[in-house]
Amino acid sequence: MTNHRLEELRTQIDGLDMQLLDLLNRRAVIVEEIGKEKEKQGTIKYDPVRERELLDRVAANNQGPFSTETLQHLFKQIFKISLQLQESDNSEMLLVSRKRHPQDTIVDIRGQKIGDGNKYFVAGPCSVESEEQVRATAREIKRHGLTLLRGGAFKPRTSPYDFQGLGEEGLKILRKVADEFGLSVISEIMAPEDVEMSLKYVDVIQVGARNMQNFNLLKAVGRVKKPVLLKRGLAATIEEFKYAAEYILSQGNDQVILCERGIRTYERATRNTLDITAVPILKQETHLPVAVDVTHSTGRRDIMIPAAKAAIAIGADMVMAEVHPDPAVALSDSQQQMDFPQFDTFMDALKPVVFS
Ligand SMILES: O=C(O)C(=O)C[C@]1(C(=O)O)C=C[C@@H](O)C=C1
Repeated sequence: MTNHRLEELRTQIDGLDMQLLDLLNRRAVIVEEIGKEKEKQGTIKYDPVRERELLDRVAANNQGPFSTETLQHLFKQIFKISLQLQESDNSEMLLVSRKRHPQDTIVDIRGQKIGDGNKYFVAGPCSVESEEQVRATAREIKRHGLTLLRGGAFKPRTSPYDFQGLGEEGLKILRKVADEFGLSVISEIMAPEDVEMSLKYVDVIQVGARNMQNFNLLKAVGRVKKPVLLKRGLAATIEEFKYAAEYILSQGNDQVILCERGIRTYERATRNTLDITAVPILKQETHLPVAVDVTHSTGRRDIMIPAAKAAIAIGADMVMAEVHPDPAVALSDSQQQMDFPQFDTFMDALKPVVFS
């Protein structure tokens, strides 16, 4: 084949490619229209019967030289990307989406503005065990210039025989001690019927990992005017995590902090696997502040400092860690909470990173 002939044929291909490109995009515009129509009608986007009809039509009209199987494979790819187009349009419409709400949402916890570009720390015991225990911890938190005190009063434990928390009594202790030191209280609520009761004690309602898809609880915390710290489920994808937050926002409450706390993988060197890249993905795709729980994700005191530094470096707004006056006798998670000297080392290592 002469070079001239080759160029001539390639020119023909170039023209056809541009027509294909144009046809594919014109098809995509119609697909988007169909997607919006289905949205209005509340019908499911995926329509296998329609796809079968189209594939049969490809078979009936194919004159080669491509085989029918090859062309059907190609068309299946087109259906797949068409569906993705319809779905991504859908996700951009979510209330949590940055596409819909480009500015950062700032969650105001008694004047502490999470998401304003500064870094915040939340610390405290895994479980509230006594007033003395909470007071000793609160004193340490205050000494480090922090303002956010966490503590579990309702404990979602794997075993029903493990310590289940002090319940409302625990919340009372947290409030009393927090007021003595001018701190704010973050505590988990597990049942929708406890949300109302918790309002007089807590400044932030935590929805725990095991309840990330407790939709009634999500709706209940969405109906109140209280910031919510929503933890990622043990095996939740980022998409499922965003939809869980959407439940809260859809009820009117946009004061939501997303908390990455590690996901379950095959790796056993850490308690869970800290999905550090979830932080920038959540920051890009949503407008909500993002926290990282370095205690539950790692389950290891010896790597808490680098994990917290990584969280801050990658863009987290907040770091959460557990501290206990005497972890060895803690009623829950005794292996992973820091004692006070360890907490000093932790804060001393992080202050220069955060406040420089
Ligand atoms: O016809 C539809 O209902 C569409 O949504 C379009 C389309 C396509 O690309 O042809 C896309 C996805 C469906 O599963 C079926 C067909």
